[in-house]
Amino acid sequence: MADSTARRVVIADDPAELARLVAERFLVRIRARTKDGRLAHVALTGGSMGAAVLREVAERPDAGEIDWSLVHFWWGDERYVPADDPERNAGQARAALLDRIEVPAANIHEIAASDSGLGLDEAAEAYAAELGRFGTEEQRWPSFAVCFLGVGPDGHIASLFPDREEINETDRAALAVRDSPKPPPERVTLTRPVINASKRIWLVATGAEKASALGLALAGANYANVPAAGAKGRKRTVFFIDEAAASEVSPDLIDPSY
Ligand SMILES: O=C(O)[C@H](O)[C@@H](O)[C@H](O)[C@H](O)COP(=O)(O)O
Repeated sequence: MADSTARRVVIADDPAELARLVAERFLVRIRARTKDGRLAHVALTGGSMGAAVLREVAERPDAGEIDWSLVHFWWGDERYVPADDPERNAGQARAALLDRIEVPAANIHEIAASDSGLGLDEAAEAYAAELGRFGTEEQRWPSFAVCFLGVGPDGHIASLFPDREEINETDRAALAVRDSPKPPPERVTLTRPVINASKRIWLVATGAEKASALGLALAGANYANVPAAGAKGRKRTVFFIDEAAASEVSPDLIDPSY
């Protein structure tokens, strides 16, 4: 019996096809989770593929069949910039999907912007407290039904970058990030314990510039050096990638049946 928590690698021809594939599976997953009235907590990701998937979800007719009042939206990370800055992951997600579905405002848990009145550390602390509202004594954050993650060319996920201290945090749920190698420099990120409490982690990455990081992550690199290597959902961890990003992934890791 295969290890059900094993990583799976699913390949699509190109970014557009990948976004369609992931959007379809996301709606199947959310429908399965909410059809009996259960809540679904979802962590969204920034980056080009994060928004591309959400746009595809919004375009699908079956998106209208979901009871979005049962779905809570969070972010794996956010840029600490003004709320109306085009760089904000939340703004991109609202334009791509959240403003196009019937989801209650209270179900959208944004990370504070730089013009919110909260400093960067306070923004991280406030997000951790909000996560705690939906956690338990034992786990001070929800277990995401699906945690979306992009992957950087250096193997970063969320705003957890290689060879930096944030990747080793195991107590706090969210951290302030300064001098981010990827602009903008100030961010708030979830930590590994929160990400890996997810039932499903879906990493979505395209392009040749990601091939090396993905090859290393899937070949068992150390997560401190390649953060994507440390993503491990409780039920599933799926790397949804396109052909260009798969060029350094060992063929025997690719799941033909998925
Ligand atoms: O806020 C961010 O920048 C993201 O959360 C970051 O982790 C992103 O997902 C990756 O850098 C991949 O971005 P692309 O898909 O645009 O390459």
